[in-house]
Amino acid sequence: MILDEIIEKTKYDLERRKVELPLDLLGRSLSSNPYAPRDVKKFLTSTKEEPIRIIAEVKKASPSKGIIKEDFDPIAIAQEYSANGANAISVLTEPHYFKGNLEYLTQIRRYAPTPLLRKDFIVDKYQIVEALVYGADFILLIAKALSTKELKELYEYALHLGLEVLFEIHDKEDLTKAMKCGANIIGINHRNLDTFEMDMELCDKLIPMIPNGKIIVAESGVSNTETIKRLSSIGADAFLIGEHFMRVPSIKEELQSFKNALN
Ligand SMILES: O=C(O)c1ccccc1NCC(=O)[C@H](O)[C@H](O)COP(=O)(O)O
Repeated sequence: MILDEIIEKTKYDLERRKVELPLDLLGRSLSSNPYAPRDVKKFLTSTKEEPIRIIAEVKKASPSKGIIKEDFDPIAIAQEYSANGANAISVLTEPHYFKGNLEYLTQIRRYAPTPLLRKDFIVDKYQIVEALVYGADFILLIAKALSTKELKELYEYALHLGLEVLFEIHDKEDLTKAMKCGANIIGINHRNLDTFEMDMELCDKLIPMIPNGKIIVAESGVSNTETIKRLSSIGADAFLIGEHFMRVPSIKEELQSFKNALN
């Protein structure tokens, strides 16, 4: 099971980082932290004026596809996203399977003004403090990877530090967990993280079960305006898109056409 494997590796790495820099020392750098988290909900809630919100992902590799982008320049990609209307940028920080890096958050925060998601496999408060120290505005919590108790603890800790949380779900059980935690931003991932199978109909099944007033993000496998129009019409506020942007000849053209899909 790939998700279990990633989580196991994440925990192993985490224990080593905690020995190198214990939480109290990591936390001390927060007093001089120049990166106050921004109001992510404002950026992701669709409005009449701006109905399509895009979270554009900086993604070099993935477990399902291997290396996606050889000539990978995270700052240049993030700047292009910012300049062309991305509402948030998802920065993969997991190093083994996604070839990500925590440092990308800080580098991008310096050069691009758009809010940043730390996209990783968060299982511990330590990673939430890291997210804040390195410049993220929100973090991902994957319902499938954690118990309701763990999710609730991590969710409350993130909010306490001023970070918002994108709660990722893939089925009804995950949604129940998210609701028990009081989640406000719900990401419906079309991809099954164990089998990599895509279910592009998943939003049709899950959105009707989500109470009004939540921000809904459609995640993975989005690559055309037809999908965006359809998912927007059934209630998706925002779209998390990675691989497609990494492969197109012009991020600018593609991002702008997605943002204008309803015009
Ligand atoms: O992308 C994968 O192969 C993957 C495998 C196992 C766990 C997570 C995985 N991806 C993380 C993501 O959620 C996506 O990077 C994100 O939703 C964007 O998806 P896409 O537009 O399909 O690149």
